[in-house]
Amino acid sequence: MLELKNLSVRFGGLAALDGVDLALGAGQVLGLVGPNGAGKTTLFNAVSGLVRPGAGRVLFDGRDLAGLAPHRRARLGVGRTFQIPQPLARLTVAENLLVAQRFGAGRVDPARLAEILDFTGLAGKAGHDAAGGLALSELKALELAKALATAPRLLLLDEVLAGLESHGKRRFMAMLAELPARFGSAVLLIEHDIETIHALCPRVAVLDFGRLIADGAPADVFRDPAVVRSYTGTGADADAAMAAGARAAAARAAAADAAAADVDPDPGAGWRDA
Ligand SMILES: Nc1ncnc2c1ncn2[C@@H]1O[C@H](COP(=O)(O)OP(=O)(O)OP(=O)(O)O)[C@@H](O)[C@H]1O
Repeated sequence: MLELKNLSVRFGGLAALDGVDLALGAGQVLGLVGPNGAGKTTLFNAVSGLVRPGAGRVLFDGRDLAGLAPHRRARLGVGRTFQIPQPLARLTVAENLLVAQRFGAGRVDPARLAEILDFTGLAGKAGHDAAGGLALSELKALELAKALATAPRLLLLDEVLAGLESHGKRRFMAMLAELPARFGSAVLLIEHDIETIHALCPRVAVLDFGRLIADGAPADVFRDPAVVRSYTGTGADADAAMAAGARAAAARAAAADAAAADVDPDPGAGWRDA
């Protein structure tokens, strides 16, 4: 379904992605990990059309996505979330989903929206709560719900668990475990927490300085000396280094929570590209 061939993205002199080859089949779940700055979000941006690769190709169902705007990719079935939730803050939860559905699926399907609200635990909030007033766990659920509303066949989830307390995290993990079968979507999951990767992903790929350095079963990949070195610089303790990455992700999520009351009422990012 998704094939990245020699994908490269540069920002000036920095190779954010450097010759990445990666493939994901329909309905499969793949974890994407790597130290801060390794290129994970850039890979999502290249697949969803927010950055233009300098070289290489993104194929979706065999079709080269080069030059296609984000909304065209969404219509083909590429959905995504953002690390920092980006709701339309003055609209209600239900209105946010309507906009997302029109954007991604091109038509409104109330039954599917009701199912998504139920699945993400937002049904009680749908009609009356402005999205800008939601708590972090609800904003994260809304971010996922918006992505599901676009009817994705491939869902790119960027640190959706970061910053959640343990109960919220368990609920979210149960949702993610059920999601591929229930919504028929393949999932590419950026996640710093190694336990989450073990629990949700039969396969994990590792980026380091923009290069893909490992791809396989988590138990094998996290023992791979190249992966351990990329996290620690020494070969010492990859788990501790990943935990540091998870803490950084949680700090970003907390900052997003603090900013939630002050969300741009019309952030537009990812929604407005011609
Ligand atoms: N728009 C941009 N302009 C310049 N440099 C960028 C831009 N976006 C990302 N970068 C740089 O590209 C590299 C990869 O960034 P990216 O956000 O993809 O990493 P990441 O693996 O998602 O990191 P994190 O785990 O911290 O989210 C970093 O060095 C980052 O500073």
